Parts: sequence; C-alpha cells; structure tokens
Amino acid sequence: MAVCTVYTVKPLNTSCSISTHTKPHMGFNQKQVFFLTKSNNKNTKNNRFRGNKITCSGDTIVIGLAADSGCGKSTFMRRLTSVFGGAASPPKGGNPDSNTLISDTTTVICLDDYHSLDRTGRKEKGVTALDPRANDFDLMYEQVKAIKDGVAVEKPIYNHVSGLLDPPELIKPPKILVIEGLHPMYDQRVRDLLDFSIYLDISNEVKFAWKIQRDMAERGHSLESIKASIEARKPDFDAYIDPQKQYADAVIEVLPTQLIPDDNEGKVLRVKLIMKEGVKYFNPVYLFDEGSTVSWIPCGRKLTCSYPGIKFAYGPDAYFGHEVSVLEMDGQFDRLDELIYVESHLSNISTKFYGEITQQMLKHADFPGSNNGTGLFQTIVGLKIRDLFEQIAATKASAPLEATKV
Ligand SMILES: Nc1ncnc2c1ncn2[C@@H]1O[C@H](COP(=O)(O)OP(=O)(O)OP(=O)(O)O)[C@@H](O)[C@H]1O
Ligand SMILES: O=C(CO)[C@H](O)[C@H](O)COP(=O)(O)O
Repeated sequence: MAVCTVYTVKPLNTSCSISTHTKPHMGFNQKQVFFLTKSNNKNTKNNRFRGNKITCSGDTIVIGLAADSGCGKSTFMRRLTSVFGGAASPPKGGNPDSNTLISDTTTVICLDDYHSLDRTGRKEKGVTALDPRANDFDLMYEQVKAIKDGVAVEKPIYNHVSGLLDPPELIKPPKILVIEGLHPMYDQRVRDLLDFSIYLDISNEVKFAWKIQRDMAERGHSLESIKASIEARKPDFDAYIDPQKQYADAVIEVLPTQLIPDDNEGKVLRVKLIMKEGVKYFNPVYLFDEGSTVSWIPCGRKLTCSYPGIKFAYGPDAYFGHEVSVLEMDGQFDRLDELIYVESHLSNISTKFYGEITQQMLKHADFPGSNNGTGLFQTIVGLKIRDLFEQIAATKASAPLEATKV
C-alpha cells in the first residue's frame, strides 16, 4: 500500500487511511480523498497537515500509451473510450486549450503537460520536446502516483497553441487513467506505476506519409518543413522515445505493405500486434490455434478483397528477449461489415458479445485506419484493456481494504 506525504488536504471522495498519529487530529475517516498540489506545498505557509503521512489505496488503474507525435494516439484514445461506452471531452469550464479528455470511466492526460521548458525555453537551450531535460519526470511520477493512490492533483497544462505553460487544472482519480505521450515508459518510477503499457511503433516511411497528409492538408505546412521537422527530431526520437517499446506489454507496429512490390505510397499497411506473454490479466489474442504458426488469406466467398488482397499471420516470437505472440494483418478491408468473418476466427478477444469488434469498427468507420490492421488492433487492445480493468476491479473487490499504520 502506498504512503504519501500530505501537502494540502481537501475532502473529496476515495478511500485513504491516515496514520494513527494524525488521524484524531485531522478528524478524517476512511472515506476521503486528498488533494495534492506541488505548488501549494511550496507556497502554503500555515499548512498544519504538511509532512503528515497518509496511506492511500486508490482504485485507479494506469495505462501508458507511448508514441511519437502524429502517430495515432488521439485516434487510439477515441477508440478506447468508445469501448467503455462514453464520449470523452475536455474538463468542463476549464482551459479551452487543455489536453485532457474525460469520460465516465477514463481520464486521458497528455504527458506534454509535463514539459518543464516551454517553446521559448527549448529554443534557448537548443533541446527538443523529446529530450528528457525538457520534461519534469519528478512531477510526472509524483502526480501519476498520487492519482493511482486516489489523490487528486493539480496538473500543469502545456498550451500547444501558445507554446507556454498555463495555470494547472484539477485531475481527480478516475477508474482508468491513461497517460499518453512521448515518455510514459521512459522513467522507471513512472513505468512501475503502469498496469498496462502500449507502444505505437510507426515506421519512418509510414510516419512520413501520415505527417504529410495531416500537416500539409490540415495545417498548411510545406513538404520541406515537414521533412526538416522529422529529421530534426530523429536523433532524440531514436535516443529517448523508440527504446521505450522494449517495455511495452503490447506494441502495434505499422509497416509498409509486402503485398505490393516496392510500394512507396504508404496507403496499404502491414500491421503487427506484438503481445507480451506472461503479463498479469492479459491473455494474448490468437488466430485458429494458440501457440501455432499460421498464415491465412481470408479473401474468397466470405471476405471481399480487391488488389492487393489481405493476408493474416500469427505465431510465437521473441521481442527484446521477451516471449511474445504476434498477430499480423497486411492489406485492407473492402467491406467492414464482412470483418465479422475475420473476428469469428480470432480467440481471446475479450468481447462481451459476438461481433463486438465488427460493431466497434463500423461505428468508427470514419476514423483513420478503420479499413486496416491499425484500427482492428487498436480496437482489440481497447477490449483487452477493458478486460484487464474488470479483472483488477474484481480482484480488488474481493480483497478488503486493510488500514496500514505508518
Ligand atoms: N491508422 C491510421 N491510418 C492512417 N492515418 C492515420 C492513422 N492514424 C493516424 N493517422 C494520421 O495521423 C494523423 C495524426 O493522428 P492522431 O491525431 O491520432 O495522432 P497523435 O499521435 O495524437 O498526434 P499528436 O500527438 O500530434 O496530436 C491523423 O490526422 C491521420 O492523418
Ligand atoms: O512532440 C510533441 C508532442 O506532441 C510536441 O512537438 C511537443 O509537445 C511540443 O509541442 P509544440 O510543437 O506545440 O511546441
């Protein structure tokens, strides 16, 4: 059970127990939440609770989603939130440039909010946002830990419009906290707080194609400036972002197709879902027969495929020294309603009813990647996270909370 230092205390709504030393003095019972703010700690002179120890046991599970900018994190988050049945929106009445998205079950925070240097600061120091020196990992750890322990925090906001750090916003402990961004698995202390971690591994060719599509079409950037920005970020991406994939429980790897020789359009994709074996509460998905090696072309009477077709593969492998199962899809669907044929051949998909994957994919047919393995595997990972959450919740419900003395 975690032990926290109380900085400022406001009753909200969770289960924390206070050490016997402070409990009578503070007059709290076990149904309280604590509000932790680093800045208040520094500035509050007459804080009679400062330094008191409390023990907390929050119910929040924490999911980490790592990827470079423009690699589909927001799209993935929309699919994940939808699996839990609600729409996500920024905190009501808050900063219009907040990066946070809240739904009934999930709160998604963007780790850009832990940039310690604003845009000017990074320019002056000659560092990119990917450089750990531009980020406050102590605060990230302290606040993610606090939320996990059931303690609300005042999280800073990095304003992507102005490039400045805005006044903080209150984040209350949700059922599921998703921390998405460049560095959820970089700092070991933060990594150890994660109940499940995902890395979106977009190959350079595909990343380039997506960036061009978005930044040229939607943001008016020139081809040259996009190329320059990718090149400028690459050394830090290789040094600080990419290595995090070794820690991920699931990796979605997006590569150019192998179905079209020398394809350089980047429209048809080969996508791999790499699932670590032996992760608590996570049973990897399989095709036909668990642990076997399978290659499958589903095109025919039950699945319409135009050129270049669709090919699935499944089998065991090793990834950074870990035993993994890999499910792969190359190609794209012509008709999403026929996806049910593929779904019915997959097992361990954690659906609640027959056809749930197909239903989710049809519901968000307009999201990028809905006709290929990116959308399919993001949906599957969303279902696995729901399953993980339900298993953890069931385990906690059957284990009564034990008050801990500090
Ligand atoms: N699966 C996909 N297939 C095709 N294009 C995609 C896919 N996912 C994302 N994209 C493209 O990449 C762009 C960025 O996607 P998204 O906003 O989800 O990424 P992000 O990682 O949240 O970006 P940022 O961190 O910059 O906000 C989309 O506008 C789209 O052009
Ligand atoms: O890599 C990024 C993560 O999204 C951004 O580039 C970083 O947060 C800096 O943002 P901005 O370009 O708005 O100053």
